[in-house]
Amino acid sequence: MNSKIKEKIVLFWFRRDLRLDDNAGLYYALKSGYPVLPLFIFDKNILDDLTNKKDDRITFIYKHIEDIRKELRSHDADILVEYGFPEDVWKKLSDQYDIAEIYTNTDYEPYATDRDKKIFRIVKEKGTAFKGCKDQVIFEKNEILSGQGTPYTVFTPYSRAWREKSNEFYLSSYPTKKYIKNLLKWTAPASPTIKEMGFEESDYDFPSDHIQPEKLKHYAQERDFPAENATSRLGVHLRFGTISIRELAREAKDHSGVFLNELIWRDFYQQILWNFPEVGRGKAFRSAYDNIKWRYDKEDFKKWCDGQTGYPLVDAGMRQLNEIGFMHNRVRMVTASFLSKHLLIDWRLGEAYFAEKLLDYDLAANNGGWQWAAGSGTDAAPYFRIFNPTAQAERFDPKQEYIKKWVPEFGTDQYPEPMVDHKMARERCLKAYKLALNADK
Ligand SMILES: Cc1cc2nc3c(=O)[nH]c(=O)nc-3n(C[C@H](O)[C@H](O)[C@H](O)COP(=O)(O)OP(=O)(O)OC[C@H]3O[C@@H](n4cnc5c(N)ncnc54)[C@H](O)[C@@H]3O)c2cc1C
Repeated sequence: MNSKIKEKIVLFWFRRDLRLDDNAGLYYALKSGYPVLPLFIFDKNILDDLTNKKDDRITFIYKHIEDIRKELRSHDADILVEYGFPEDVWKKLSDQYDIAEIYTNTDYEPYATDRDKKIFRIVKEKGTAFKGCKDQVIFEKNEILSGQGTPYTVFTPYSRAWREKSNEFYLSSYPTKKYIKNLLKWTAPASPTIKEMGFEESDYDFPSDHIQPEKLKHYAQERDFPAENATSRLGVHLRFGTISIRELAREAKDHSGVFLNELIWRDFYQQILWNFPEVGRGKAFRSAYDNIKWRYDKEDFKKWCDGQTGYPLVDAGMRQLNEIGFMHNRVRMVTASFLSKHLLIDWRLGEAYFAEKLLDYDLAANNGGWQWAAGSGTDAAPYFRIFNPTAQAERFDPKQEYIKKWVPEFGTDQYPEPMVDHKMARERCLKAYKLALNADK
């Protein structure tokens, strides 16, 4: 038993919700009637899998926890930061403290749901309730169903239903800070440092956590042009919950229907992952696409990863990703299509590469985006949508500003020839996809 804390407490476990404002789980914890002890666990299951020890996401999380700590300290409260396997941490905490209830915000990824089930069983032995709140989406799980009571698998009708249902009840904020006085007054033991967890601190200049209404006004016209700085760059903040989706959705509703549509895509893929968790475990949404005979060509895959395909828009995108952990949405579509269709390489390899590199990596959106590009996903458009990377470049980077920024040697003899012929690649792809789909009939 911790000598300093003898009273019965409630724990609030921060995960993908690193903010004090408008935080649903924290709000309910603070209203529980018990003093609240906030907790964050640097999860060894996740950290041990990261091969890049300079991973910027660790610093991003670390900095936001330190910001939270600073604010909590101004209320004589603190945050407990643990480094370990969540099951071990929870066994220890259950022995150490007299915990009435645990509050969290629900995380819909398969790893997280399995983990939470285990923790639920561990703390139940001590009679402690484990509660999940909805915080990272506007609509979760089965909140939006078709007339037949089944999950939507096509975006357009889902988005229509989403817009109809998204009234003030769903979009209003939780006044979390109003109850901040209900935090446990204490001082936490020192947190592990980034170095102690085996990582290096990064000096990444993280994007801001808000978007100017002015930018939203031009979003619809400019968002498809990668040379423009026209998108929000809020992905990483939404991923780790350093901004509230409710606040952002209200802003989008007021200023840009097109931007709101993108946030609906985010909810859409989250509910796909929840209702069809096998997509997060490596299965094609349409199983026939698992019959495709992929080329597992290591050299070709490496050229794609390194941005050396000889197709400048593809190469610019991959180099942007490798250098800054971000890639513009239009270019994500083109590079993903190029890997899965022009190179006929298993989209799961590309998905894993993006997962390692993207600062805003999110399983639901990344898997949704990859399956969309590979043709195996929810979208009804079949395999014949094969982006022509040259035509895409002419249309969306007509002055080659984006290309020249990321591929400075473009136009010189240092730049490689196209690694595959577009026409040949297109025919090869159509043949392989047709074979796979016919095999399923
Ligand atoms: C192959 C592929 C992989 C992708 N991987 C991811 C990923 O790992 N994480 C991720 O957040 N998005 C992913 N996307 C979707 C989209 O490309 C990014 O959300 C967007 O580029 C992030 O930049 P932004 O924040 O400036 O976006 P904005 O255009 O400003 O959009 C605002 C927010 O809306 C959400 N959003 C926008 N488009 C989509 C979409 N198509 N699907 C789901 N949510 C969307 C994101 O949360 C984004 O931050 C992927 C798309 C493709 C085609």
